Amino acid sequence: MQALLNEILDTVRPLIGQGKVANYIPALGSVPADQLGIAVYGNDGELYCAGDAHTPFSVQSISKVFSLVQAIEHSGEAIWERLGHEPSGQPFNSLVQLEFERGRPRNPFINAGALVICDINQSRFAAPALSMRDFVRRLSGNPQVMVDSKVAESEYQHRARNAAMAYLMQSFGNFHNDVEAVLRSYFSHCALRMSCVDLARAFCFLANDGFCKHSGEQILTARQTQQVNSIMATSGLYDEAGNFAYRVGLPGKSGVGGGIVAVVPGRFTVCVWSPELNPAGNSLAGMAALELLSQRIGWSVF
Ligand SMILES: NC(=O)CC[C@H](N)C(=O)O
Repeated sequence: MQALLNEILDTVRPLIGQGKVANYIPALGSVPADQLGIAVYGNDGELYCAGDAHTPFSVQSISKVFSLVQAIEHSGEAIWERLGHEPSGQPFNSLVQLEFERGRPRNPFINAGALVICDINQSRFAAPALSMRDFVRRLSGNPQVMVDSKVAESEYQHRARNAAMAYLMQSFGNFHNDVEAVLRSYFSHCALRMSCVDLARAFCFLANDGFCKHSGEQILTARQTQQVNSIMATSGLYDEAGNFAYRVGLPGKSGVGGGIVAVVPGRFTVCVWSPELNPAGNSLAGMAALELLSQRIGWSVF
């Protein structure tokens, strides 16, 4: 496995230069583009890494999985009264569908859906940003996981689109808390800094019927775990979920920080990171690395 990871990084490294680091959040635009890392974490606790696997980066939309899991933990099936679990076929920050569908987001992994999930969590937690930080510290087994306040503030200053979505949902009665407060929570989740190793460990319960071995917690039931994985498989990469299923064939979740996490149910979690994105907002070299890995090991669930 170790040799394979090194070989895969060498193969995809020439792709660096073909994508674009996200700069619509100014604080993200300054991240050096030539970084590349991968970590594979097995259900037995074995860890393989290569490249910049220990360097923390901005998790961005990968945090949408953690918020969803928190919401399922305390509210269960009731959350689906507020949003769906259908793929959107639209970019992650699209507004058009949201108006057509009367303020009910298609799924929890596009921004509108994640904002509704954050609104649900806001009603439940006294300090949602801290609850989230502590949750991911437990899941990753890393007490040093921090929120990058510069990134969170930069996102808040450039919140127009996300704010538009939230206020539109409020106008349809699908938003219950103060919009600005929920936006603050959402941006603080997105601005969590974690490495490939942290994320591979934090997602391992999704490969293990909902049980996180290193924290000793049953995070979700086996059935709920399958359901979260199914939403990742159909919506985790926005309007590129089909391409990801075709090329990689695993439940996955990406973020504009350049990270992608994939789950091999019953066996492994993988996280790759390369900051340059393709036009859909997914890591360009990261997709290629996961495709090679899945192909070489025969990991597709399909
Ligand atoms: N796709 C992403 O990673 C987007 C997250 C980003 N914080 C946003 O709200 O636009």
